[in-house]
Amino acid sequence: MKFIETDIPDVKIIEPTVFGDERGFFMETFRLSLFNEQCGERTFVQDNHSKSTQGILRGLHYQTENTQGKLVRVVSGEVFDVAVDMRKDSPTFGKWVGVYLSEKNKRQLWVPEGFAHGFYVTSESAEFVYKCTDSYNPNAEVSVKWDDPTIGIKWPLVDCQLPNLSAKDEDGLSFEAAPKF
Ligand SMILES: Cc1cn([C@H]2C[C@H](O)[C@@H](COP(=O)(O)OP(=O)(O)O[C@H]3O[C@@H](C)C(=O)[C@@H](O)[C@H]3O)O2)c(=O)[nH]c1=O
Repeated sequence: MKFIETDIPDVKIIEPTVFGDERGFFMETFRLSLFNEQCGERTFVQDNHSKSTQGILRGLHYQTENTQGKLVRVVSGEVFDVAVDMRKDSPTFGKWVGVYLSEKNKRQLWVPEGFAHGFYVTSESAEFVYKCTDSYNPNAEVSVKWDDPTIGIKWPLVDCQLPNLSAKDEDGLSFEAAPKF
């Protein structure tokens, strides 16, 4: 299992060692001791799984209470996954990183507490699986607009089509208006 730096030091790509054989493959997807050593001590309390079709964009989400760190991966298809630093005292405040996560590359992304997170589905469909360090709290949820110009995320939009969003994400806040950590 390899931990790879991104342009935002607290956000890490995790690449598993994949053991292929005539039956298929085996890989470790999470090992607490390695995770704690590389990303800092955490306890994960909730696992989530969603499925989306091509062109769906979920995000950019975070919670102001029960703030969640998220360890995310794709088990079917491909997404472009993004983390935005919402920590006002951070040297990378307002910066974003985007990484393709797919069934094929088997990469994971560690998105720590204090980041907004979202993803865009580039394959026909994608199943997205993630572990969270705190529980869902709908009363503390924030959605930041996916195309906020201050953040300026370069989404790899399929056929230049606008993404499909939930009603909540259509009404997302601007980066400026969104609460910070
Ligand atoms: C996130 C979540 C949703 N739900 C319910 C609420 C709602 O009825 C339904 C769908 O919820 P949402 O529309 O918020 O799902 P979704 O847009 O997939 O929300 C997720 O987006 C990605 C980008 C994240 O980073 C996650 O933390 C989470 O915010 O599932 C839970 O019961 N528990 C949860 O932890």
